[in-house]
Amino acid sequence: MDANSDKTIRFDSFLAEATRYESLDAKLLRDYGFNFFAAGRDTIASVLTWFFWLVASHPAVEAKILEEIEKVFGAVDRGNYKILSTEDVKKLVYLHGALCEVLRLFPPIPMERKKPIKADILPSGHVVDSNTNIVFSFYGMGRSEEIWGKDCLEFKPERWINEKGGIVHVPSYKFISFNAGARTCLGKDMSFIQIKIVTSAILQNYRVRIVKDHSDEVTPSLSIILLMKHGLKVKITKRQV
Ligand code: HEM
Repeated sequence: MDANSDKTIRFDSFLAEATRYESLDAKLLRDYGFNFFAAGRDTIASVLTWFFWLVASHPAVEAKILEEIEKVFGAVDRGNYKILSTEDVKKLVYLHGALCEVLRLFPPIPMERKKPIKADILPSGHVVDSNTNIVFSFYGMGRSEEIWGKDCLEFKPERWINEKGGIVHVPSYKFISFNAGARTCLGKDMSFIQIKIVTSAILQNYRVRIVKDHSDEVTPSLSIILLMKHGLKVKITKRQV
């Protein structure tokens, strides 16, 4: 971040400022800091990896993303590299839809475990007590026909766009990739902005293609974060026109 700009807050200034509050000790601040880095690094890496895999294997989607960028911001001047701003990327509705599809089909945190602090009855009628582990799968929910319909396994950014060309509002209890309720992700809006800035910059200037024969190897790793087991092998070339 730019230390001279009054529009940005440096992370170290944030920590210095925060220490002025008596209740925040150094250990708590360290844990806050670690939490932000841990929460926002591999999750974003996961989305970017699956995004480029899905977009490269759906050329029609890639064409529509580029068409939208050009429609909103005019023809790309490839000699004059431009990074879109936070406000700019809010105008990219189709790209937003594509990202929601990536997050639905490949949620970076594929499953969660929760434990009630006391006995309760879930809305489903299940009785739980403080020894019950409740495991739920965001991955499974994102691919559930009951929730998303017959085309649940298709990568279809259009499902997020309404007839007026705006974003369809989907409640977070349905689009669960950032969790919902009290423990919802604090970095949700920031993630969309960050990913849109990065993907639009790369797509405008580079063509990303999957290395031949690598497609068969693309599979998720069995881990806390849904990374690609063998990584994503791509060939990157500069877009000419
Ligand atoms: C696409 C990227 C991301 C996804 C899919 C994601 C997903 C999630 C999920 C599922 C949770 C809930 C965990 C739980 O139930 O305990 C969570 C929590 C959280 N996330 Fe994210 N996250 C993303 C990016 C980020 C970023 C960039 C930040 C901040 C830099 C961030 C900060 C947090 C924090 C602080 C929490 C804890 C909230 C709380 O427990 O009160 N996340 N995230």
